[in-house]
Amino acid sequence: MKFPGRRKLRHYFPVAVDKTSLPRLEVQPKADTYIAGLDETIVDVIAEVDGNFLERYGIRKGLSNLVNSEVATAIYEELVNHNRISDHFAGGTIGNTLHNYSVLADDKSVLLGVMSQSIQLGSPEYHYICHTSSKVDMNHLQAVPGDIGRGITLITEDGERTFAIAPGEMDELTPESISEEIIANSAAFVTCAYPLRHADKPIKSSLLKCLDYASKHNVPVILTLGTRHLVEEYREEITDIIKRHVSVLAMNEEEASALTGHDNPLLAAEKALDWVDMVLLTAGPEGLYLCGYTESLSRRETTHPIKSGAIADFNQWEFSRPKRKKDCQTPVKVFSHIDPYMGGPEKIRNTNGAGDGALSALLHDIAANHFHRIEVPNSSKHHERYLAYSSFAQICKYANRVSYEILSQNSPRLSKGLPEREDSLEESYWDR
Ligand SMILES: Nc1ncnc2c1ncn2[C@@H]1O[C@H](COP(=O)(O)OP(=O)(O)OP(=O)(O)O)[C@@H](O)[C@H]1O
Ligand SMILES: O=c1[nH]cnc2c1ncn2[C@@H]1O[C@H](CO)[C@@H](O)[C@H]1O
Repeated sequence: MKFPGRRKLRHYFPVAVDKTSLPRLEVQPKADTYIAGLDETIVDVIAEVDGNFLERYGIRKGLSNLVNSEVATAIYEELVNHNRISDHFAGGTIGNTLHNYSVLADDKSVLLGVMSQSIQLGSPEYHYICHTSSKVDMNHLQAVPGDIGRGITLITEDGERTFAIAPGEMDELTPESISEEIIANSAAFVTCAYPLRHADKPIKSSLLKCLDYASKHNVPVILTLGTRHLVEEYREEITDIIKRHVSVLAMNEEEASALTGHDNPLLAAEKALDWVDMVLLTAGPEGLYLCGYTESLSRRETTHPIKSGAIADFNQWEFSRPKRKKDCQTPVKVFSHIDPYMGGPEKIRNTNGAGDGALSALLHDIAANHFHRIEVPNSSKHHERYLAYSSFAQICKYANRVSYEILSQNSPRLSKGLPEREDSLEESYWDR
């Protein structure tokens, strides 16, 4: 486990202890720190199109649209005939998040989903496996006879991405493939709302089973909402799942508005805090918000300039560490916000996965806390039970930095961790 960000030495973090046995790639639930995630396994097929292309196929811009196999074939053929396909990337919102987590933390994660039982060289499934970190344990994937999902990723002139998803057999994951031991020992369980739109498929009951296991074993559940129209369509069901199981909710402004009825991100986050312990709300060029709870007695005041919006002085306590509401005697709400790192990259190559990137940084901080609590239980960092290792403000910086990295590249997955020395960062960016 790498440390989440560069720090002064006064923070003891046992990362360099030699292991007595050879490392094993397969997760050992009782010995390893890892996060687990359930996803619809998808390969992103990238193509540049104009707005008219989307209209012709009735595809809603900026959203994830499900298409049947005839429409998928027609789109695919047109793209091939006009030489529009530029790349294949491993995708899936949780697949991306787990991969990025494993790259950032230099540690293990477990992917739950399906994979084709026979894979041909150069096929989309082959791309998926090749472009997934070796630290993502894929031994728990369930084999299926057919294809995994194809996410035709249509990039328009403005850099916006729109998905046409051809599901293949991505939703055939059965509850029997879910291991209680894997969920029970994970530092966090992360999933998305997408499987809810496949009520007639086994993946939905598999997802609910994972949520039950996580709740039973007090493992924090992190849910990312996926896309706005999914939230609009399944709002009641999603809200019910959030209230019953979710600890950390990740969403962008549009999804937040569809869920809570508030367009204002602070008000949307405040509303969601009635249901969950923490909210990560990404707001594109407006940066991101991280909101949650801390203990009133141990809250810490920010030294950053005070910000006001729909909530006055909202970032006053952003130097506090996040706690689950149930672990606070007197919970107080904390709000933190950060503008895009360096104002955003000079050229945004592709916005695909920027939000997933921010979430993987947050997951790294949560898992680092879990790891540190096990390795150094007497540390003053654990006198109280916290959800994450760093303060709200610090996690914002980290999440923001990772999003920037994703925006400056084509793929939603990091090819390497953040630079060890951040020359362009003021030192205070990391060591506060
Ligand atoms: N146009 C932009 N300029 C500067 N920074 C941006 C821009 N768009 C996104 N970002 C950065 O990336 C983060 C995440 O972006 P965004 O809100 O678009 O995520 P998202 O819609 O959840 O993305 P995805 O679903 O593709 O993962 C933002 O919080 C911000 O830091
Ligand atoms: O229906 C879906 N299920 C799972 N993942 C999806 C779906 N639609 C889009 N993405 C994934 O979201 C990532 C960017 O956030 C993309 O990589 C894409 O594969």
